[in-house]
Amino acid sequence: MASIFSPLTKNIGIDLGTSTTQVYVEGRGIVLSEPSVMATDERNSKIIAVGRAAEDLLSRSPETVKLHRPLVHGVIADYSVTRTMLGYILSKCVRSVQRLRIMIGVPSAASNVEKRAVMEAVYQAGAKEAFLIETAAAAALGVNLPVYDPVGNMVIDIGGGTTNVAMLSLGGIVVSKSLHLGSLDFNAAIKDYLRYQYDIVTDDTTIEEMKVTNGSAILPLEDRGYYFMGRGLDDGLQREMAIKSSELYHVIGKPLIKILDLVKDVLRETPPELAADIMEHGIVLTGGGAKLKGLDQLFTQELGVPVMVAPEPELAVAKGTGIAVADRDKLSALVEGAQRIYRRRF
Ligand SMILES: Nc1ncnc2c1ncn2[C@@H]1O[C@H](COP(=O)(O)OP(=O)(O)OP(=O)(O)O)[C@@H](O)[C@H]1O
Repeated sequence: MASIFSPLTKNIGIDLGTSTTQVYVEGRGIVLSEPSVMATDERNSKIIAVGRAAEDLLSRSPETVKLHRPLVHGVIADYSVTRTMLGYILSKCVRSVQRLRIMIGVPSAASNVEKRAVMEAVYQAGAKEAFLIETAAAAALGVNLPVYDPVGNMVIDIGGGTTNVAMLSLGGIVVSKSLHLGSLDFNAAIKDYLRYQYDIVTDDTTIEEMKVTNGSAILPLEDRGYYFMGRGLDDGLQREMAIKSSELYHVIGKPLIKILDLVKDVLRETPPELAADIMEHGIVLTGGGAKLKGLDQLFTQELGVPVMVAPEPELAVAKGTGIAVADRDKLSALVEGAQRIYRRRF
């Protein structure tokens, strides 16, 4: 359907993520990638920073700064923070928020209420037209899979708080599933392990760093130690300790099994002729969680299908939303549901 809006309307794609929000502007590419956080002053509730600046503030003046994370497991947990954060982010990306057409990714398991909350937040932030697309479908577009061809294309997107898996063919989704579990759950598992195994607590930044530098989805050949400072729960004193990569492998393995089960469920529901395409062409891993060391090897072993990590996997969804907003008429099978339910004219 032709748009009623001016040809000057700007096409924007947004990956509103649990950990990171990325914005794609047509003709410019990804223009913003910032942590999904907002900081307010505890004394007067005023917004003092958004994104990376908000995270940085917390380390400098923690007693007066309150951090808000608008999304939990890919779902809006605080509507007004989401709306404010989106408005702020958009104003950083474009000169005027007057004429924006926005495509935004949502997990396949998002309820109509959750989708409506996203759409409302996007409209409140200034959009004149807004559309939704399933996260995994956006990821497939973002890594240029031939989703229009009569072949099976499979994507696994592992974000901070959600995992989205989809099988696409002929411009539509054949099977898709999502789970409220992502790479931040690896951090939670590590935190629990340190507490129960060693009586040690440490900050979130340290846990993230140990996962990124020493975490692994497969048993590491070299069992390196990651040294960090933690506080003993028994005496409250700071001490240095090390966690081995083999320990991280075992700890991360527990939430990873749930992701593998989700992928197997999608494969079970996939028609045999499309499954044969997957055997030949493989599965693509996207999302920041795809960067976990050895993840492609683990999935290849466990699924018996070639699995590869996309280049710049954390950007796939944002790029895909940018492609989808420009090609929205051609992609009506992927964005149609959102249009039918939510499209509004101002
Ligand atoms: N090397 C790595 N190993 C494991 N996880 C990683 C690595 N690098 C980044 N990550 C994780 O990637 C996540 C961010 O990825 P991404 O931006 O795709 O998620 P998101 O869009 O914010 O979340 P969601 O889609 O679940 O709402 C963070 O939780 C981060 O810990």
